Amino acid sequence: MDNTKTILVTGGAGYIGSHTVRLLAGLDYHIVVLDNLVYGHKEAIVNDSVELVQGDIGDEELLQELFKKHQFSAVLHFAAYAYVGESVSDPHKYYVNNVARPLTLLKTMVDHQCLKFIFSSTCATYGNPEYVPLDESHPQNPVSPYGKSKFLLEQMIKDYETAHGLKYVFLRYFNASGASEDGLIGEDHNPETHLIPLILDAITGDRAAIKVFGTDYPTPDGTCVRDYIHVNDLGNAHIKALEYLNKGGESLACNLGTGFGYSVMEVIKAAEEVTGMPVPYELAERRAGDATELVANAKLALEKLGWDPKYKEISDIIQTAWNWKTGTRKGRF
Ligand SMILES: NC(=O)c1ccc[n+]([C@@H]2O[C@H](COP(=O)([O-])OP(=O)(O)OC[C@H]3O[C@@H](n4cnc5c(N)ncnc54)[C@H](O)[C@@H]3O)[C@@H](O)[C@H]2O)c1
Ligand SMILES: O=c1ccn([C@@H]2O[C@H](COP(=O)(O)OP(=O)(O)O[C@H]3O[C@H](CO)[C@@H](O)[C@H](O)[C@H]3O)[C@@H](O)[C@H]2O)c(=O)[nH]1
Repeated sequence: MDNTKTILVTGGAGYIGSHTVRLLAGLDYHIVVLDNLVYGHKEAIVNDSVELVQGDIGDEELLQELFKKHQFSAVLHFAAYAYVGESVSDPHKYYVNNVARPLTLLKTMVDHQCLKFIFSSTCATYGNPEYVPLDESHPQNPVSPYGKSKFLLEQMIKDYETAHGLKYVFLRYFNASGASEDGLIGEDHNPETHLIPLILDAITGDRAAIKVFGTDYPTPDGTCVRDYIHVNDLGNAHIKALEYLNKGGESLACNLGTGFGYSVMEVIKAAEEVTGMPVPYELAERRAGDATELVANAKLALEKLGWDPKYKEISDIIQTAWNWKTGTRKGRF
């Protein structure tokens, strides 16, 4: 096998990781997933060729064993905790898991001369936008401990480049959403905090009415605007980033979004159109820490990686989430 095709995927049993793993497995990559299954699901890994190792990225002994056994050419690092609100009340949990534990992973990579790293970063590293759409040169002033944890790891990774020649791509996702088109895998977080799955749960009666957090934002309809990016478009960006590093590309940070913003009310309306059913919702107070508008300028990803997202319409993204919600697993692993 081509020696650039053996890769380690941390957090590969999670939402975005599992979709990426499925895409990579379809391209004949040899994939080892390392996931402690604290939030992930083993059933989310649907390709028999993928090896799932249940374990922690901070377990040095396990990592040494894995890197001795496999000649990894690159690591895709999805493993992290990602609840913004929880990070405010329990910052320790976030700094340990998202900053400290990855250092064991980075050290093991350097020990074994595996020097390509693709990191799941976030638009939350920018903090409150000074302008939109956000490009990569927007100042990074993260507000939440979650955003800070991702920003800190970005800074540390840069030092591994200087010292050890590690090459990286930071992929700063905007709002991951949707599911596989065939409805086989999708988003199943527990607890779920993301808008689209909550809306679909409210439609089917699996949850109470959705709360619209804040109606007095300076946007056309008063609700927050986000850039929803399909999970398989994120997965494809990882494949492009891998190919870019394999071709000797320089380290890079790039945004992943569609460049289109949709308000909370627009997402609700689109979900009603896709499903043909009403969304029970109530207007509520603002949620602490929400920025008014987060929309990506993702031109750099097109220019450097040749990445152009397929899903640009929110209704197409919601349709895939609805396929998952109404498919064989009914939206749950
Ligand atoms: N979902 C989004 O909108 C979004 C946006 C920006 C960035 N991100 C980032 O993308 C990545 C994936 O997000 P997701 O929504 O798929 O989250 P997820 O919780 O579904 O997936 C993360 C996976 O990592 C695993 N994990 C966590 N800590 C681990 C550890 N110490 N060792 C081994 N495994 C561990 C979990 O069990 C889970 O399977 C995260 O790094 C997140 O911060 C997500
Ligand atoms: O019950 C709900 C849930 C959400 N919202 C609103 O919907 C929008 C989207 O919220 P959510 O789906 O929770 O995503 P974000 O808070 O934008 O954060 C996500 O997207 C960020 C990047 O934008 C990532 O960094 C985070 O990890 C990820 O949780 C926001 O305006 C929320 O206020 C509601 O009105 N009601």
